[in-house]
Amino acid sequence: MQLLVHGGAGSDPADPDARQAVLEQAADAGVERSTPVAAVETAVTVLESDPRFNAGVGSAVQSDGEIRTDAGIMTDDRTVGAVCSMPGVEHAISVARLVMEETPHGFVSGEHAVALADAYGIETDVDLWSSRTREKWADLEVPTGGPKPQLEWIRDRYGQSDPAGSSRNEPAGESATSHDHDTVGAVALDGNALAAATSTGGRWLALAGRVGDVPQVGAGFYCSPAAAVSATGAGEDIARVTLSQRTARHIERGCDAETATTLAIEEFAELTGATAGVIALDARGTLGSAYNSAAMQTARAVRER
Ligand SMILES: NC(=O)C[C@H](N)C(=O)O
Repeated sequence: MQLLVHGGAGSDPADPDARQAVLEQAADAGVERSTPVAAVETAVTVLESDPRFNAGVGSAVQSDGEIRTDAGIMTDDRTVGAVCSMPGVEHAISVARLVMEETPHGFVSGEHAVALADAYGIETDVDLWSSRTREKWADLEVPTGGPKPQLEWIRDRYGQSDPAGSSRNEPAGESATSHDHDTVGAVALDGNALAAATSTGGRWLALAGRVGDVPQVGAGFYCSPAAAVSATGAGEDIARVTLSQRTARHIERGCDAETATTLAIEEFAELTGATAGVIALDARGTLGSAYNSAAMQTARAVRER
């Protein structure tokens, strides 16, 4: 089994060593599992439980003061499961897997996804706030009163910076943008079987109900017989260029994973002017990762059988 995980594309993190240690733990936990789909799920659940990352506990807060989680998972036979907008769900990736394996659907949203999780014994009603997110939310002073005043407030702020806070125009301020980039993902290969998974709390300064790239197949995650891919970064931009599928396509056309990720990020940057990162593992076992943000941490684990 070979597994590669990422902890989000963005600015240079304040605590890279501590984050790297958690990424290594996630990779080590995942690689012990017996199938690629279990491997990516396990690795992602470790990261969802760590408040340093913007997934599960420690996720971004939406404009109405609610945290909602999204995730997607896929295997090389193009079986897919995705979930979005789930309050109180730490392990969004496990709910995505549940959708993939237990329902005839590919994507379930909101309160119904939470009810499904609950019905299958996945913990709900979890407190997803961390001390960091509490402080940050307290500093923001988002207006109450529903979507219109909130939209007015976020319109000038959202998208002014990349998910990390390095500005495209004017930075929205450190408190508004830092730690916005810590979406997590994993790709795994065992023999010929591949799987990909991505999980997030979305982005700060987003309107309540906003859903980014992460649970959209081909955008935040993708898997084909040729490659498994997980993406991170500016979600609206990732979705409109289907970054993960684009990366897999380069591999399907003969590129190795390193060339494919580099090409896909170059195209992404040219088409959108935004920042993102992507990791890939191809069916031959070659790895690739590329990003045009300041940083993206990854960790790899291999276990011979
Ligand atoms: N930090 C991220 O990667 C955010 C995620 N791509 C989203 O837009 O929801």
